[in-house]
Amino acid sequence: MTTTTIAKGLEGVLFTETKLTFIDGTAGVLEHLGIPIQQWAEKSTFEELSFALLHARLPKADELAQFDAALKANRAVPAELVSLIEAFPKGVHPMQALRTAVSHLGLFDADAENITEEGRYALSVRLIAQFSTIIAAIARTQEGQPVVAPRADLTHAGNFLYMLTGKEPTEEQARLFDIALVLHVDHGMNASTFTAIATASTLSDMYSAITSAVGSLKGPLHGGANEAVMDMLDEIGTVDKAEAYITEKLDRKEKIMGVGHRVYKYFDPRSRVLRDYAAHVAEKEGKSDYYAILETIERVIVERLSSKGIYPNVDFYSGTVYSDLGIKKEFFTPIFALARISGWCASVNEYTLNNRILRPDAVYTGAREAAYVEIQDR
Ligand SMILES: CC(=O)SCCNC(=O)CCNC(=O)[C@H](O)C(C)(C)COP(=O)(O)OP(=O)(O)OC[C@H]1O[C@@H](n2cnc3c(N)ncnc32)[C@H](O)[C@@H]1OP(=O)(O)O
Ligand SMILES: O=C([O-])CC(=O)C(=O)O
Repeated sequence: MTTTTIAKGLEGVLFTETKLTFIDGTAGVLEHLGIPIQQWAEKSTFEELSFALLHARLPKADELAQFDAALKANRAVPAELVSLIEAFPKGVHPMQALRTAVSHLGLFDADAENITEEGRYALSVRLIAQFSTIIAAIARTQEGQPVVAPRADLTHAGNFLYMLTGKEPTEEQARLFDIALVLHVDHGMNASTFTAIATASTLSDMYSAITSAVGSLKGPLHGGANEAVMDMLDEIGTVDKAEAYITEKLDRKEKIMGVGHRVYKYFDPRSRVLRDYAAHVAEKEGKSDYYAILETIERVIVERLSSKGIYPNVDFYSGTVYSDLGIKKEFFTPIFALARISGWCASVNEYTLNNRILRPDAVYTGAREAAYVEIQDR
C-alpha cells in the first residue's frame, strides 16, 4: 500500500504496537506498563524498571533479586576493551567513544550473533550491565585517571558513580542518580529506539542495533540536547543575563535547547520531577546559578511559546542535576544512553518477536525515463 501524503519526520506514523510505554503529549502523561512515571521515580529503581520493560510486567521480589544479581555478575568488560578505550584519541566526544566501544564489545561476545528470543534477552542483560562500566571507563580515561573496576555490592546507579569518581557515593547521591536514570529509561518510539528497531528489523544482531541507537541519541535534537543546555547556561553565565539572552535568541528565530518535543505539547512530566530535584539540590547546596537561570528561561519560554505547545523537555533540568553530582557536561549524553539502553533492548526484543523489516518510502520528485548522457557531453 503506497500513499502520496508525506508525514515529514514520520510524525504521527504508527508502525507497530507496544505494551511498554504510553504517552499522552497533550496532557503531559508518561506511563510505563500503565504506571505513571512519577510513581516509578518515587518508588522504583533502574533495575526494577529495566526488568519490567524487558518482561512487560513487574518482577516479584525473588525475580528482581535474580535480575539484579545477573546485572552485577555481568559488569566487568574484557581487558582488551579497556585497552582500546585507553588508546582512543584524546579529546574525542564520549559519545563517539561509546559508539566505537559498544561495537568493539560485540567482537568479544561469542554469542553476539544470537538473535533468538533467549539470545536477545541474555545480550540485553549484558549490555545494560556493561554500558555502565564502558561509560565510566571512557570518563576516567579522558580525565587521565586509572579505570576503576566495578563493585558487586553497589546498586547500578551507585556503582556507576563509584566507577566514575573512584569514591563511594552517599546514599542520597546514589538515589538521586538512580531517579535520573529511571526518568530516562524509555520513551516510546523516539529516534534512537526507532533506529535500534530499524537495524534489528533486518534480523541484524543486538550490538549492531545498539551501536546504531547510540549514534542516533548523540545528535543535539535528541539526547545531545542535555549537553547543549549546559553550553547555553555557561554562555549565559549569570541569572541577570538570562531573560535578554533568550528573548534575543527567540527574536532571531533560533531554537532553544532543552525545550520543545515531537510528542509533548505540554510540560514533559519528567522535566517536572527533575526540576524539583534541581531546586532541592540548589537550595540545599547553594552550588550554582544554573537552577535560577533555568527558571528564568522556563518563564520566558512558557510566556512566548506555550501557545505553540513548546515547553521544557527532559533535557532541560537533567544537566543541572548531573552537574550538582559533579559530572562534566560531556558525559550528560552518555548518561542518557546509560539509562536508555534498557528501553532500546526492551523495544528491540518486543518488536522482533513479531518482526517485519522496516522499510518506509519516499515520494519520488526527480526526472523519469531520462537518457544517459556520456561524461564528455555533460
Ligand atoms: C530526549 C529528547 O530527545 S527530547 C528533545 C531534545 N531536543 C531538544 O531539546 C532540541 C530543541 N528542540 C527541538 O529542536 C524540537 O522541539 C524537536 C527536535 C525536539 C522536535 O521537533 P519537531 O517536532 O520537528 O518540531 P519543529 O521543529 O517542527 O517545531 C515546531 C514549531 O515549534 C518551534 N520550536 C520547536 N522547538 C523549538 C525550540 N527548541 N525553540 C524554539 N522554537 C522551537 C519551531 O520553530 C516550529 O515553529 P514554527 O511552526 O513557527 O516554524
Ligand atoms: O520521545 C522522543 O522523541 C525523545 C525522547 O527520547 C525522550 O523524550 O525521552
